[in-house]
Amino acid sequence: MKYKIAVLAGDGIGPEIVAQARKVTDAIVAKFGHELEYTEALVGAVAIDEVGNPYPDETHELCMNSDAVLFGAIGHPRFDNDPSAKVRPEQGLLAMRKKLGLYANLRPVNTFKSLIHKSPLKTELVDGADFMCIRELTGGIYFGRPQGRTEDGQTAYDTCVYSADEIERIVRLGFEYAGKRRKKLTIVDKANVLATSRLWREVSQRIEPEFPDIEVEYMFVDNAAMQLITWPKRFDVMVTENMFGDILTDEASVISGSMGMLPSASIGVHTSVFEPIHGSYPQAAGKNIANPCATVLSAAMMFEYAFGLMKEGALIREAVDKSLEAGVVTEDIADGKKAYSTSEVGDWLENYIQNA
Ligand SMILES: NC(=O)c1ccc[n+]([C@@H]2O[C@H](COP(=O)([O-])OP(=O)(O)OC[C@H]3O[C@@H](n4cnc5c(N)ncnc54)[C@H](O)[C@@H]3O)[C@@H](O)[C@H]2O)c1
Ligand SMILES: CC(C)[C@H](C(=O)O)[C@@H](O)C(=O)O
Ligand SMILES: [Mg+2]
Repeated sequence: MKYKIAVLAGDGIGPEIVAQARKVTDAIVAKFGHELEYTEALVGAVAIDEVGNPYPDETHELCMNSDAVLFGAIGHPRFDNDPSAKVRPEQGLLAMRKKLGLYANLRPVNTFKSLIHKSPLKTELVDGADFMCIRELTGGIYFGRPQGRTEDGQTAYDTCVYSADEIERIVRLGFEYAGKRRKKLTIVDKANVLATSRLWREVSQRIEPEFPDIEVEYMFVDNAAMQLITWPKRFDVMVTENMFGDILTDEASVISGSMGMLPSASIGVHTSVFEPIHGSYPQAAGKNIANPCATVLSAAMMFEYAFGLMKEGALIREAVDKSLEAGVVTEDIADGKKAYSTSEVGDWLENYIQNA
């Protein structure tokens, strides 16, 4: 089969980590006899610099006409440090998610045997932790309007909005995923304070009887933030709104051992996007030191979720596991031992797949 992939490398470490994922995907298709057609397009700060728009129309057209999108990261300190900038790289990412209808962001969190000692959490707490965070991605405070400032500029406001339909489709997905896993669903909200969260609970409780074999629990987000690192193994599938999911999954990366290890798949109405959960890590840009595994594992999710090619995805995961076992790792997880460069890790993974 031939698959069309839009490649949106973006800013900072984006191009370096996407290059490693491409080595890996090329090795996979060569081995299994598929064909990939990559087309690169602009997104983020580089797109602002080149065409003045962080998600240009041509990029959107390309994504719409692709079987999957492989995404690096966006963001640049020159915008992070200038709150007055009107056009911002992050708007490109949000526009892409909205226009492609990517309402569900699947962020699997698990441990890797060779990295368990890397987590600042106790080994017995993290060993065996394995859950899926399903983050709502096109609603909530990220997209609610009005957003802005009063005329005198001295007061600012954001609006959190969720409709019952938006809540239902993501919560249903949560129930369905829990059904395929250990049958436990944790719905995370702040229903003791927020009206949107109370609607989440109401809608979730209405759906609950349709899934009698799923054990459901409701948890306030502040409690969830604490439970996540004190007892991560209690979670199977977690479903939550946009901003809570963003924050909780960065926190969850300490379970795996590094931000550079957590992949994601954004799925929904049109095509799907595969992207690491981390950002453009500007301090590492151009230094060939960033961990490419989150992006490589996102490519594994692409084979599985977008193309239904499970063996291909599994071989990528195996390659990553073996590289960790062999100690061919970047500095974030090297633990004082020899650190390999981003491209050396990519080469090692490519070679492993070629010889598997
Ligand atoms: N999806 C995205 O494109 C995305 C996600 C988050 C942040 N951002 C943007 O990225 C920029 C930087 O934001 P930030 O510093 O808060 O978040 P970040 O995720 O870029 O980096 C935070 C920290 O995580 C670690 N880290 C991240 N990626 C890593 C990797 N591949 N290998 C090793 N360590 C890694 C580093 O210690 C880094 O200092 C901002 O402009 C932000 O808006 C973009
Ligand atoms: C860059 C930012 C808009 C983005 C988000 O908050 O969704 C990022 O943190 C992520 O997790 O993909
Ligand atoms: Mg984030």
